[in-house]
Amino acid sequence: MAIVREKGAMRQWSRSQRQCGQRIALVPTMGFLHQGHLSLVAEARLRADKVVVSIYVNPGQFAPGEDLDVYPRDFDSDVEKLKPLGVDIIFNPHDLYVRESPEKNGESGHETWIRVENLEKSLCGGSRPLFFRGVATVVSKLLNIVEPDVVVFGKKDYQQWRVLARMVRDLDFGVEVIGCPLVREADGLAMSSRNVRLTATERKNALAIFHSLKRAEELVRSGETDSSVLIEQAVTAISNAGGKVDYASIVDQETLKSVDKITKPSVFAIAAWFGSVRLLDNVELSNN
Ligand SMILES: Nc1ncnc2c1ncn2[C@@H]1O[C@H](COP(=O)(O)OP(=O)(O)OP(=O)(O)O)[C@@H](O)[C@H]1O
Ligand SMILES: CC(C)(CO)[C@@H](O)C(=O)[O-]
Ligand code: BAL
Repeated sequence: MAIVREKGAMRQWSRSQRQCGQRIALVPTMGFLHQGHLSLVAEARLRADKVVVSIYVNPGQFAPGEDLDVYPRDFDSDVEKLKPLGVDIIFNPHDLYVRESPEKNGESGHETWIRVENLEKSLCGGSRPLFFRGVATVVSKLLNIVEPDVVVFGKKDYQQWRVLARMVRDLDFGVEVIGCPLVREADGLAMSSRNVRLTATERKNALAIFHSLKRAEELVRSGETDSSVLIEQAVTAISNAGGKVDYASIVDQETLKSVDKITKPSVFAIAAWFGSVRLLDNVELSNN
């Protein structure tokens, strides 16, 4: 397993592999790896001959005042976790943007951004209006540098996966986009790098998100189709546990538009704050 820090070297490696007929998978991450990330690597391994994992905390997707500075990082431990998994390259770029701070447009700096105009608006786009602009742009850069045949994302960040799949389709990137199942802790909390920033009490209280999604699944199974009933029970449960709901929405799986009645494949997506940590979770719902 090699660590590549320069985009020129990364591109050169990829091109030489492709010339030898090797199929390449890319798993983009921001590091501080957990089993959720490792499940994406396992999927990538099945789908390609060579696996590249990128580790890059992208300043361009954090707004001023968000948690860029305190985002958890532990590169050495990430390397140890990836070693036994058959990863070929860790791409940890130091020169991804022309300037150090892509969020600051400048004459000689970075000023090109990708928008996925409709899909980026709902859910996380409500409270993080420039988030998907940053994500779509950095993922485009990674795809252009690594030139993978397949790129793997997790459905924990459900909207992100849909936004990026749309971008790849609309802009004719020659890459297959895979969405992998959400991986949970033993007690049900969605795995997330940010979980480490929860206090013990917040960590316990945050389970209200998972429990309310499970409850919604049960209600749908027993015949409930009214979104507002499911949303209300979730908001109440999370608020009672001390959480602050950013959004709790039931949306169409493809368009991410709100659905009043669960009559087609939908996803119940929640973002909620526990202390200073914003957590995401979701379940796919279907009344069949
Ligand atoms: N629990 C999980 N199950 C499946 N995939 C996951 C999980 N957590 C993260 N991923 C996926 O890993 C990739 C990299 O995500 P990222 O590095 O931001 O980790 P993260 O745990 O989502 O961190 P955070 O949400 O705290 O930023 C994304 O495609 C994301 O959806
Ligand atoms: C896709 C991604 C690596 C882009 O920075 C990030 O948003 C993430 O880790 O989910
Ligand atoms: N996985 C989501 C990345 C972010 O919140 O910036």
